[in-house]
Amino acid sequence: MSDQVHIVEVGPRDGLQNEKTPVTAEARIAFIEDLIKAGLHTIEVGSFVSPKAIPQMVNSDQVLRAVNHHPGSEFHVLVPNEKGYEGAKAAGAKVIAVFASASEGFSKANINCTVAESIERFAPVMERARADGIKVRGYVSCVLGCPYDGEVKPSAVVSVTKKLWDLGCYEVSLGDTIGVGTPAKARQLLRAVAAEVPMKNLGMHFHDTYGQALANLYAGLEEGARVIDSAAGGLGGCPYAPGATGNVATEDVVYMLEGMGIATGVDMKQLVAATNGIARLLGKSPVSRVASALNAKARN
Ligand SMILES: CC(C)(COP(=O)([O-])OP(=O)([O-])OC[C@H]1O[C@@H](n2cnc3c(N)ncnc32)[C@H](O)[C@@H]1OP(=O)([O-])[O-])[C@@H](O)C(=O)NCCC(=O)NCCSC(=O)C[C@@](C)(O)CC(=O)[O-]
Repeated sequence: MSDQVHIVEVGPRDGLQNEKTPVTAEARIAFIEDLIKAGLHTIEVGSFVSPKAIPQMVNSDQVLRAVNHHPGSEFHVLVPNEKGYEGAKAAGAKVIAVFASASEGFSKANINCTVAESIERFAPVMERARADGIKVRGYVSCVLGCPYDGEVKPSAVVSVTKKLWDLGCYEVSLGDTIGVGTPAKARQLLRAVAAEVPMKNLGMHFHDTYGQALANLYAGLEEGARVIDSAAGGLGGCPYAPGATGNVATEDVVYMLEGMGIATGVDMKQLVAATNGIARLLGKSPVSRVASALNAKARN
């Protein structure tokens, strides 16, 4: 395996949205600038959602405006409905992400509507984005299990992914929101979805709750998937996904890819510095194994 993999860094959004410690817009901007310095150029920086649902993302307009000038970088923001679209567009968004679920329980908890209603909500957003020249990425959550409904059938994931693709998403990221997947299941799922949506347009967004995320990614890479979502330091989680821990850590993904001969263009030293900066602010150690190993080495 020696071809290119595209990393979508989700730390400043998914990584911070569920943190108890308030993170100011200035601190989130500094974190993003550090990630850019490390060589990450596709970064999810915020969301235009209800501030009651996700208070941490309240300054996303300020954050997006501050970082948007960086040439050669692409910044994504989450948008659940037309109100969010208007906010994102006003702040200068060039790429937005709509987010659906493969399970009804999570859809209801997360965005207060059924899966079918969410697709209906996204249709006018997609239409407006197309007219405004704004690219739209899609997410499907709970692809390998749901905290409310339990098991999720691959056919449900295929159906929602296909709907987002048919609506015009350029890429759909498959979220193992609660990190329950194992490699065989991840592989089976990707095969099923790739029968309807090209593999090159599928992202792998795997949380690491059960320590399976890297193994699941490796299985996905073997199947031909080439887009990986990850968060610096292994930050992440969603208040509507109880018990779930963070995303797979970007450091761990970069270390694995480089070890496989896949160049990432990421400077590990700078990346660990970015992770250490945000970890200090949050008052906790990074869960990334690579960051922990390199920090321990630097201390000795
Ligand atoms: C979708 C809604 C808004 C529905 O929430 P709702 O209560 O049904 O919305 P509503 O239309 O009835 O409006 C209620 C209030 O929210 C306001 N409102 C309505 N829309 C917006 C908006 N866009 N921005 C700001 N405010 C908004 C609206 O103006 C109103 O304000 P009020 O009159 O009460 O003062 C809400 O449930 C919500 O914001 N949910 C977002 C939840 C979220 O962000 N979750 C985390 C991201 S998803 C995730 O992490 C998974 C992922 C993507 O990483 C992949 C994976 O791991 O699986």
